[in-house]
Amino acid sequence: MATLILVRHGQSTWNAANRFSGWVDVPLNRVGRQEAMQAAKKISSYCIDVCFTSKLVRAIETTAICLTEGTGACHDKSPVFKHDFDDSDWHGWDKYEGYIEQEIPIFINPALDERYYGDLQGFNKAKMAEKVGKHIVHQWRRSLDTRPPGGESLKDTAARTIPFFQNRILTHLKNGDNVLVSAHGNSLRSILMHLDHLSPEEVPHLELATGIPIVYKIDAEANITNKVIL
Ligand SMILES: O=C(O)[C@@H](CO)OP(=O)(O)O
Repeated sequence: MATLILVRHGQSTWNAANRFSGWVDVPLNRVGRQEAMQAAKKISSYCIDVCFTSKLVRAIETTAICLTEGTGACHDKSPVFKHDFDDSDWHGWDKYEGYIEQEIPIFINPALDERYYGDLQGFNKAKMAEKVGKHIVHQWRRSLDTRPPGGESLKDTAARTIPFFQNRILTHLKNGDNVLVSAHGNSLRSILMHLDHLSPEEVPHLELATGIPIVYKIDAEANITNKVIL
């Protein structure tokens, strides 16, 4: 039996400003760091063996807080960020004998980046709704297959997140590893949609709060045996 913990990053500066973020690399604000600390406390009893996060700093910082303030202490291992590509110049300590057992690897991969909001990035969501209509903005933000101008639909996002989940994350879960995934509202919605077998009609109602861990218990055959929101 393995544990999968999904956590959307804490509040970012542009979440607070109600601006479309997407791939703009905005940081956590003070509230977001506090939310990440709360998440760390909530998951501190789980011994995390491996982590996955996006290339965006709001998710990376949330991961670091979750591990250093929470689960990292449970088996005296050191969180170690690894760039999920072959970086021959990267002088990781695991190139040296005897250290890999002491680390919790955190793989950084753009597959988990937030949905690309294209031309909307930077604009205020409420002002955009006044300009083009609430329904259209809701479709852009929450539907399965409506693309924002120049951006990704949730379906487009799922086309990169689900294969990554199946090829990388599920492999660890089947091996019995406890996995933490720190990512974004929509990149995680696309994974939850897959895990919970949501219909296209159900998807628009799926919302993820910042910094709230969602915990799945998954058996060796990749069956979900339990789900709890902390
Ligand atoms: O702006 C964004 O990148 C996302 C997540 O913050 O916003 P929304 O929740 O509206 O999809």
